Amino acid sequence: MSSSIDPAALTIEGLRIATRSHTIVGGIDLALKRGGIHGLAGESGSGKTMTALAVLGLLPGSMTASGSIRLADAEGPASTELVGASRGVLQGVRGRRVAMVFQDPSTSLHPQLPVGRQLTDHMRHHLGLGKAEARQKAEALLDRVRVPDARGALSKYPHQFSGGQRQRIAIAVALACDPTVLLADEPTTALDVTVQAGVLQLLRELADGGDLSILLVTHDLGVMSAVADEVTVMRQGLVVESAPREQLFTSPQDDYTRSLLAALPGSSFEQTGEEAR
Ligand SMILES: Nc1ncnc2c1ncn2[C@@H]1O[C@H](COP(=O)(O)OP(=O)(O)OP(=O)(O)O)[C@@H](O)[C@H]1O
Repeated sequence: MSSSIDPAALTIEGLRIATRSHTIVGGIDLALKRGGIHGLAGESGSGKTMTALAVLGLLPGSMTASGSIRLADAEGPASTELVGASRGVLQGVRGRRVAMVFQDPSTSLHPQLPVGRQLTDHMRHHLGLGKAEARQKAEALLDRVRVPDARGALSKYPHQFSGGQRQRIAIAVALACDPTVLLADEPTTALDVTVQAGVLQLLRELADGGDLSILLVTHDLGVMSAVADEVTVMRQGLVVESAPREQLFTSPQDDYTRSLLAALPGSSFEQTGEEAR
């Protein structure tokens, strides 16, 4: 067996998520390449969010997962199996090796704590940094996500920022402990189009740094076309198509993918067959 480093930061194989009575995700495969952005697209209810939550072992209590989700070590060929992992293993992964940002940044930000504290608390608790070192790192992080006047921003509260800046701060909080994987669930859906573009550009820059791989969950294929390296399209809990972005946007193989593309403004794809009805 080769001991070379795994090209995938996260490998999902045969993931099945089910309640007692329903199959939510029916056995999907997905490989998130290191330093890449992998888009997970599909209509509402297709199982995108549950797939992301399964990575963190945060599915609703009524659901169980089976199959495999392997998180590669940052260095070396070893990996951690997350499906069926113990609480201890999952606690060591959540927020540290895999972080998540949501549509609404308020979900990850405490309204009554200054931004600096929210960043440094994480770093001091998880990374054991001293106060001054954590503050320095917090300022550098805010700079990295392009929050203006990073030093001044440390003492401000979330409500003192615009929606786009709040999402950048939520991304900074997610990155505080240097995760290798970021799960971004509709991170730009609540933002104005112009602000959206800036946040997407930021995700692209973070991935291009090479140490972070991003699973970008969104129903919006327009967002995918802007930043994803590869796109997996889900429908009713199954993968209908998975391809590099160029290929998916220029020669989609599946009717459902074609119908999603046809719905994009300025699209040259025509809806066909059952999808057009
Ligand atoms: N707590 C829950 N208990 C039972 N079923 C749920 C629960 N939460 C979600 N579901 C179901 O799981 C399925 C997949 O939901 P999921 O949120 O993953 O879809 P999605 O593709 O992310 O869509 P959306 O973009 O609307 O969030 C849906 O049919 C939904 O109704």
